[in-house]
Amino acid sequence: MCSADQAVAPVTNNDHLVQSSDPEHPANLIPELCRKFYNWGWVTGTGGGTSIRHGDHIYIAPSGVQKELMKSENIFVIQWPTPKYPATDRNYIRRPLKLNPSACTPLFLTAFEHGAGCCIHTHSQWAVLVTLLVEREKGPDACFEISNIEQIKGIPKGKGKGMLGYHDTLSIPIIDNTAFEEDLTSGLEAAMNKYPDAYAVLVRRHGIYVWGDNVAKAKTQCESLDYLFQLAVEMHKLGLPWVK
Ligand SMILES: CSCCC(=O)C(=O)COP(=O)(O)O
Ligand SMILES: [Zn+2]
Repeated sequence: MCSADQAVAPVTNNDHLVQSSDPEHPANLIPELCRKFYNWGWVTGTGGGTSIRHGDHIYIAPSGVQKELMKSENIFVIQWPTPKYPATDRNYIRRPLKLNPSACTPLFLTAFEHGAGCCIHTHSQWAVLVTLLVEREKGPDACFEISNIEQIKGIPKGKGKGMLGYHDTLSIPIIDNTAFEEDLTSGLEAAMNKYPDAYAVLVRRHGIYVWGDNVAKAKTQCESLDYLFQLAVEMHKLGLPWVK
């Protein structure tokens, strides 16, 4: 016996959410950005990635894949807002078969809870080196600080406060690494609460999380920071101070 009431609803994986001819659509933009980030040494060896909020949908890349080869059909979608814990119970409305969502997902969601439109995680060697130099010089509750460099103007002072000026000091908090990426979440959240104006958090011996109001801002802020970290490493080699 099979009545209309008993009929099973057709299973849908909401493929339409990742099918768009618009190159600016998150399902197209994430693979495109990851290709760029791979070429810049930001997401080498499957580590790192990016996530975008698009209205009430969060677009998430798969975990442990060659990020430069990712396709739009590999992208996960979460309905936003989503329950906070546990990670497996998020409102996934699209899950590609045979893939797992990025281990960075709870960290990306933390950035979205703080109003971000895009969050980028890199394993840039410049970011890692800076955390090592600060570790050597300042101990556990460290911040990376630099002033009087033109590129500092590429970083916001805080939400609605404009950009840092040439004479301002840029401070990026540094949190300790953990054995598993998802266990960084509480440290990231604590750093965001302690430094509400920050748009980035360095992870010791690991990399950096950078977020922005939208994709362009997150990307350009991440580029500015990477430039400043590389410069800081070179300055350190020459014995030049980061803060005047
Ligand atoms: C060699 S990558 C180790 C895990 C990591 O740090 C990371 O960023 C992994 O991200 P994924 O999106 O691949 O889960
Ligand atoms: Zn990582």
